[in-house]
Amino acid sequence: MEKEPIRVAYLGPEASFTHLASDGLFHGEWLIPHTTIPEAIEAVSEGRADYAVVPIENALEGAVSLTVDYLYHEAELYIAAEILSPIEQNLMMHPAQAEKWEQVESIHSHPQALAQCHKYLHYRFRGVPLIEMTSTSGAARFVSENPDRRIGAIGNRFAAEKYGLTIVQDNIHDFHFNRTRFVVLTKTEGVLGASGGSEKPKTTLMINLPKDNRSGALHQVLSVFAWRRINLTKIESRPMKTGLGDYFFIVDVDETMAAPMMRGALEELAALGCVVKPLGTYHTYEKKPAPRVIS
Ligand SMILES: O=C(O)C(=O)Cc1ccccc1
Repeated sequence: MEKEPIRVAYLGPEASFTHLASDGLFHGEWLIPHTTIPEAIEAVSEGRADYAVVPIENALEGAVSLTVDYLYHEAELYIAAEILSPIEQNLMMHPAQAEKWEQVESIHSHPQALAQCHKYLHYRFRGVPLIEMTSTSGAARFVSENPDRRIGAIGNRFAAEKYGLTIVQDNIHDFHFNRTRFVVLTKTEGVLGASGGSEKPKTTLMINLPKDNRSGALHQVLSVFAWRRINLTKIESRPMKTGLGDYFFIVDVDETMAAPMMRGALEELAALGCVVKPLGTYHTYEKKPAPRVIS
């Protein structure tokens, strides 16, 4: 009997950066575009997809707060893998408008893409309205559907190809080292065992400090890991949305959940009065977009 394809919900439409990342890890599986990050995440929560791939952090712009907050407040999902992809941004227009690109009337893209090109846009297109869209490929599709408007989109070269646009300025992101982390989310905890991942998996935890606001609480949490020589690769705070000054912490730990040291660390965190939500142990996959047109 033929194997059922894996259903992968991603932030679309086709040729988004998330699509390229998903195609890198799940090539040949059933990739299902969704209009927004919450819609892709909900597809997994509601059993319409096995995995969701969504951006979670960019090297220039930091956290994709919609993803982080949705994981904390709304969804009961786990991270099964992460994908790291290089990001190149280009300004693209309809071929009918491309010659007059310097007189572009508005520029459309995902807020993270606009932010990654902030300096370029400030110096080259000061005063030109920047319009936020749900994704870079959504912006490219919108430009292609409006050939009589002198508007531009910012996105990757596959989106230019897919939607028949002309790249009028390439590599416009402000810093050379532009990479995005995407997470692969699932309903049940478990490491995605695909080949080509990092040798050592890591673990993400969401941590609430004790409610009594005692001084040095964060220091105590960090020392739980420090004296066990457990390496933290990231720590970030996000508002709890219950009042100014209330935060939760997202911590990436260079260890697996099953490691004996981790078990001890989690017990000590509980004894300190912290509430910990483990988001899973997973491998990292470094995926460059394939040098072909995606269909
Ligand atoms: O809009 C897209 O194409 C996305 O997949 C989100 C995004 C935007 C900017 C950089 C990386 C991912």
